[in-house]
Amino acid sequence: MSVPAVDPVLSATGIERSYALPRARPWGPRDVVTALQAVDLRVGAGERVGLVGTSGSGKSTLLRCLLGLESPDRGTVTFAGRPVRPGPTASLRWYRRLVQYVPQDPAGSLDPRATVRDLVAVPLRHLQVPGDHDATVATALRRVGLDPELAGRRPGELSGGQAQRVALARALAPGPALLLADEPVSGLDLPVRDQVVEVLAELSARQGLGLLLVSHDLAVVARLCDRTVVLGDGRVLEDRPTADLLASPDHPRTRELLAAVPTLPV
Ligand SMILES: Nc1ncnc2c1ncn2[C@@H]1O[C@H](COP(=O)(O)OP(=O)(O)OP(=O)(O)O)[C@@H](O)[C@H]1O
Repeated sequence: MSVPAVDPVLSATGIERSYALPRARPWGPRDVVTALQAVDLRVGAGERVGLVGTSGSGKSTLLRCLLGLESPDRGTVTFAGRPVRPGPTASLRWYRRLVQYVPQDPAGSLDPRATVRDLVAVPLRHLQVPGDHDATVATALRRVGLDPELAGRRPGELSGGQAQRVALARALAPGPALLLADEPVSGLDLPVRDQVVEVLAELSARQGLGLLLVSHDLAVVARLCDRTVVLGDGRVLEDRPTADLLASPDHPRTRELLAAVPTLPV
C-alpha cells in the first residue's frame, strides 16, 4: 500500500464542457448551458487542494471530467502524464488504482449486507490488485484508525464514525496516490464530520496522500487544504494558498462564499 513510483500529478488543461438542454418547443432552438470554460487545474504529488464554488459553478462537472466519467468538449486531463478519458473498464484500471473517488456520504454507499472485509476488498478484486487481500484490508483499516478485528462486522453493527472510516479504508485499499472527494462530510453529524476530517488530515499530512476536496464548506477546506480553487460560472476565479484566499479574497464571489461561513478556524 505504499504510494506508487510515478510522479502522481493530476492535470486538467483548457477544459470546456457544455450541455444542450431539451427543446422547449419541438422546432425551437436548443439552449446550451456552459458548465466549464477554459478550466486549468493541477494537483501535485501529495498536495491538498480545495475546489469550492456556489451551486451550479461547475464543481461536479469538473470532477466527472477528472474521474474520466465524462469527456470534456475541449481540453485534456492527464495523470502522471497519461491521458485520462472515458473508455472500457480495463483501459482506466491503472487510473482507478492510483486515483480513488470518495463520494458524498461515503458510509451511505456501503452495502449493508456485506462484511467490512468484503466491502474493503471489493475494489481490490475489481481493480485486480495483486497480493494478499486480507492483509491489505487489515492495513487499510489500521490506516483509518480502525481495529482490523472489525472486519467481520456489517455496516449496521458500526457507529456512524466507524462506517465513514470503513468507506475511506475502501478508497485507500488499492493504494491510491490521490483521493478525489466530493463533499465527503456534508450531511454528517458534527462529531462524525470532525472525525472524518481528522482522518483525512492525518492521511494527507502524515502519509503523503494527495487530496482534491470538493466542498461548499470553507471551514472544512480551511482545515484540510493548502491551496483552494474557486469556481464561478464554470471559470476559475481564484487559485491561491487557502490562508491567503481566506485572509484577502480577490473576487466578489469568494467574498460571498466566505460570508456564508459563520466561523473559520484560521
Ligand atoms: N447533465 C447535465 N445536463 C444539463 N445541464 C447540466 C448537466 N450537468 C450539469 N449541468 C449544468 O452545468 C452547470 C454546472 O453544474 P454542476 O453540477 O457541475 O455544478 P456544481 O458546482 O457541482 O453544483 P452543486 O454545488 O449544486 O452540485 C449548471 O448550470 C448545471 O445545471
